[in-house]
Amino acid sequence: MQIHVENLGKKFNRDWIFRNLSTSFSANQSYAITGANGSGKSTLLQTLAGILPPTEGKLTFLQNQKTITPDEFFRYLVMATPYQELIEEFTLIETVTFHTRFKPLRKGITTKEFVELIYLPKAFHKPVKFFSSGMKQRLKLGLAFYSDTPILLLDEPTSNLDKTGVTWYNQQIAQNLHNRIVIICSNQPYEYEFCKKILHIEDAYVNVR
Ligand SMILES: Nc1ncnc2c1ncn2[C@@H]1O[C@H](COP(=O)(O)OP(=O)(O)OP(=O)(O)O)[C@@H](O)[C@H]1O
Repeated sequence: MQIHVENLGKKFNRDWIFRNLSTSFSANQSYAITGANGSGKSTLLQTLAGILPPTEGKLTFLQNQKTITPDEFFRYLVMATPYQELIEEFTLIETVTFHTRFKPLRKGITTKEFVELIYLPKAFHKPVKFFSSGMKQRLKLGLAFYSDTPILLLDEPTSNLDKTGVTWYNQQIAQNLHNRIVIICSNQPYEYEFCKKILHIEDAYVNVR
């Protein structure tokens, strides 16, 4: 899997959020998008995901040298972000069943094993509306880690997690990088220290290093 970006730019109203970004994202590589609050990290992530249309430039998705059309691209990625809502009326098991109709879990992982991996076996039949914010975050991250997709996109992955949750995040991410493009928006180095490439946004310029 590859994502190619040519002269990508996004503006809201008259303000350019980022501009002139040309780079590539490849499987088995992890990338961090960094920058101050409001610098455009989430906007860039959502543009790369095909959720926000770019204002200028070109985004190409390739799987085994074949181009994937933009309306098919969502099938190849999974995202966990603070602005993504869970369905509050669903129980944990209903949430997992619903999610996996569209994005199955990786081969060999049962629903029962999945809820153990996210440390929520006691909440199997609990409605999500009664989950704490940390429980919701573990559920979102778990669905992202264990869905069988070649692209994993995370925004502020440890928000709402306590110290144990952060340790859990670091263990889980290390086990779920293989064969994937992983892109993480963050201002917390402990969330992305394993990333070999950094895209730092400042004044609408993206410095790739
Ligand atoms: N839909 C929108 N319409 C207009 N402006 C927007 C929209 N979404 C975001 N912005 C603006 O774009 C800029 C970048 O926002 P973005 O959320 O991408 O930043 P961020 O780096 O992810 O911030 P944070 O670290 O606080 O999460 C901000 O000035 C924000 O107000």
